[in-house]
Amino acid sequence: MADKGGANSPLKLPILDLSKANNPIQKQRLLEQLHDALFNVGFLYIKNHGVDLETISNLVSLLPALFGQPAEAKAALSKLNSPHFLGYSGYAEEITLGEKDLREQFDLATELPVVWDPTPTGYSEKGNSTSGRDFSHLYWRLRGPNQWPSEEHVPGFRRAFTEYHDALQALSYRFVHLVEAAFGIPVGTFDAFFRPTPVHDVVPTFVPAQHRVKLVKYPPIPSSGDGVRGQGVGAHKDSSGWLTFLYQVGQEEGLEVLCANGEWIAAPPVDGTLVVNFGNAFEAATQGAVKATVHRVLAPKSKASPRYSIPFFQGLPLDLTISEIQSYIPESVRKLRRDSANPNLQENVSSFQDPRWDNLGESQLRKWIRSHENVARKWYGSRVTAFYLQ
Ligand SMILES: O=C(O)CCC(=O)C(=O)O
Ligand SMILES: [Fe+2]
Repeated sequence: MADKGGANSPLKLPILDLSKANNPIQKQRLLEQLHDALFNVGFLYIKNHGVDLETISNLVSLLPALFGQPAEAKAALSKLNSPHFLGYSGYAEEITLGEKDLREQFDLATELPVVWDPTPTGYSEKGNSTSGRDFSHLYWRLRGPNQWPSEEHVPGFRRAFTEYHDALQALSYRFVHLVEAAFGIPVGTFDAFFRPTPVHDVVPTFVPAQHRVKLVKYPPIPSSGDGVRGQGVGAHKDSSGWLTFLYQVGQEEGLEVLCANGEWIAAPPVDGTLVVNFGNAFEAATQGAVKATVHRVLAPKSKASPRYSIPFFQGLPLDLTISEIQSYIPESVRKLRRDSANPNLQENVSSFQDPRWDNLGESQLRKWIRSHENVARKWYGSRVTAFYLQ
C-alpha cells in the first residue's frame, strides 16, 4: 500500500486531493492516483472534497445531544418501529460475524415515502411458488421515511442532517464521475443508478436511490486482560451501497483495514478528510477488480473519549441484478482483477455474489434481517426471517 508518512504512525493509505480535478494537468495525475487506489488499495482518503466545514460541524455538534437524549426518547425512535430498518439501535444491539457490536447508532436515509404495496403482487405469507418462496419484491419495503428526533430534544437536527445528506450526495455523484474517468469509461455511465426508477408493480411510482447514513457512537469500554480491544464493529464489507464516504469525528482512532497480505492497518482520523471505500455491489460489478475491502472498528479503550463516526452509503436501485450492474463495466476494467486467493480476506463476509440473492434489493433485505432479527420478525414475519437467516 502507498506510504504517505504521517507525523506519529505512518499513514499507509493514500490521500487524494480532489481540488486537482479543477486543473486539466493536475487532473490527469489525480486520475492516476485514483486508478491506483481503486485497483491496488481499495481504501482511500479524500481532501478538498468540497463539503463545507460548516455543514459538517453543524451536524457533528448535535451528536452529543442526539445520543444524550433521555432513554425513553431514544426508545421512541427505535428501529423496531420501522420496517425500513431506520431509527435507533441501542448499545450492542447489532450483530456482525455473530458477535455484538459495541456501539449505538441512528440509521437515517434519504427521506422517502413508503412505496411498498402489499397488494396485489407485493407479498403474501402463503406464497404462490412451488418452492414455497414468494417474497416478490418484498425488498421495496426497505424504502421509507426516517424517524426524526424531536425539536425539543435535538433542536435543528433535521435541517442539519438534510444539509449534510445533500452535500454528501452531491460529492458522491461528483466522485463517481472521477471513478468513471479513472476507469476510462464515459463520464455519466453510472448516472442511471441515481435517477428515479420505477417501483416494480407499483405504477406510476418512481423512487430515487436511497442513500443511508449512520450516526454512530462507540463508547469507551474496558480492554480485556490480554489487551484485546472490544469489537466496535466486526470485520465486514460494506453492503448498503455503491461507494461509502466516511467522516471520522474527532481524533479517536479505531478504524482498521485488512490488506491483501492479511495485515490490519490503521485508518486514523485525518483533519479535513473523508474516507472512501467500495461496497459489495462495486466489487461484484467489477468482478473483484475493485475490492470491497474488509474493515472493522476497535472500541475505544476504557480511558479514551467516545468515538463518533458518520458513514454515508451511496444507494442503488433495489431491482438491479448483478449481471445488469456488470454490463456497465467494460472488460478492460474487469480484467484488472488481482489474485485474491488469500484466505485472510474473509471472502465469506460478502453475500452479494451468492446467486441465491439475485438482486441488490434481496441482498440488502437479507443483510438487514441478519443484523436486526427482532425488527425482521416484527415486520417481515417468521417465515421470511427464517429464510434469510439460513
Ligand atoms: O465507524 C467507522 O469508522 C466505520 C463504520 C463502518 O465501517 C460501518 O458502519 O460500515
Ligand atoms: Fe463499514
